Amino acid sequence: MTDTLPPLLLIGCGKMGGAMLAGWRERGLGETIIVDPFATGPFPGATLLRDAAEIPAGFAPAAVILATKPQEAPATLPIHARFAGSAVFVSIMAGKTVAFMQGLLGAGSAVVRAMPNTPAAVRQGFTVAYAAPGVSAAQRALADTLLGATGEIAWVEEEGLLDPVTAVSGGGPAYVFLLAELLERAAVEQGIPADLARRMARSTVAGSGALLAASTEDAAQLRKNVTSPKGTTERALAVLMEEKAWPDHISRAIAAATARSRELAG
Ligand SMILES: NC(=O)C1=CN([C@@H]2O[C@H](COP(=O)(O)OP(=O)(O)OC[C@H]3O[C@@H](n4cnc5c(N)ncnc54)[C@H](O)[C@@H]3O)[C@@H](O)[C@H]2O)C=CC1
Ligand SMILES: O=C(O)[C@@H]1CCC=N1
Repeated sequence: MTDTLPPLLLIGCGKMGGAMLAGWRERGLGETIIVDPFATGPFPGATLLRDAAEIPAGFAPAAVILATKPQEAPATLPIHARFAGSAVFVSIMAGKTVAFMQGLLGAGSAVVRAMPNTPAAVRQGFTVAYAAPGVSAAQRALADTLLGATGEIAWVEEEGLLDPVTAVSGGGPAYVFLLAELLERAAVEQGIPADLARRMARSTVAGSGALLAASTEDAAQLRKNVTSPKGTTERALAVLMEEKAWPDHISRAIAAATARSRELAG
């Protein structure tokens, strides 16, 4: 897409908001205003305001992207209700439901609830989105362009799926980074020098991700491809794949994060 994006209003420009903004810049920013009291920038091509009260009177965003922490929603959303007549609100806030946001923005306001992840920063994100009734086809197409600017996007028709999605793909990069941390630590425990341990752990996780991305084989088959019968990997997997080890831990971790997303709803 080469057309310039329509006017955008980004509320909160931290890690996720900033990553999305970078993706939009590649698509060609139109008039873009950021409201963030603390962000440092610079944000080329966009205007950073410290307070929503400074938004120029004539500014008419086609989309308002809500990218503050969920806990900031009650303080940050109501002032933007005036855009509800024409703008689509695209929220990436964990847990916050459409009903909760419409309670602050006005009943019937056009809301898309989405969950991206931080690989968005390198345009390899994965976003799942839900469009509430009342979002027009053109507004959904705009949301698709904005959310798809940082990687893959999938749309779901059931809002409740956003809670487990938040647990799996929203938080997923953290679990992968934890794996890199733990591999590095275990390498050092086995006597590998710290700088080599760090390089090995990072490269192994990154390279495995790249292989997975490039392959059409199931993850399970890629795992089997590493595992020689009676070899070394088999010994490690016997520890990790014990029912009370990773299978149980990952299930419980995802269930805990899903429950937390539901708690953040209201
Ligand atoms: N970090 C992640 O991996 C993901 C985060 N999210 C969601 O994205 C949202 C933002 O998360 P992060 O970017 O990680 O947090 P962050 O802390 O990096 O960014 C939040 C930004 O909001 C700004 N802010 C605080 N009060 C504000 C106000 N009153 N008005 C406008 N801006 C204000 C902060 O200055 C900060 O720049 C959260 O709701 C989170 O649930 C969604 C997917 C993944
Ligand atoms: O931890 C969180 O609440 C957010 C949502 C998914 C990733 N970070």
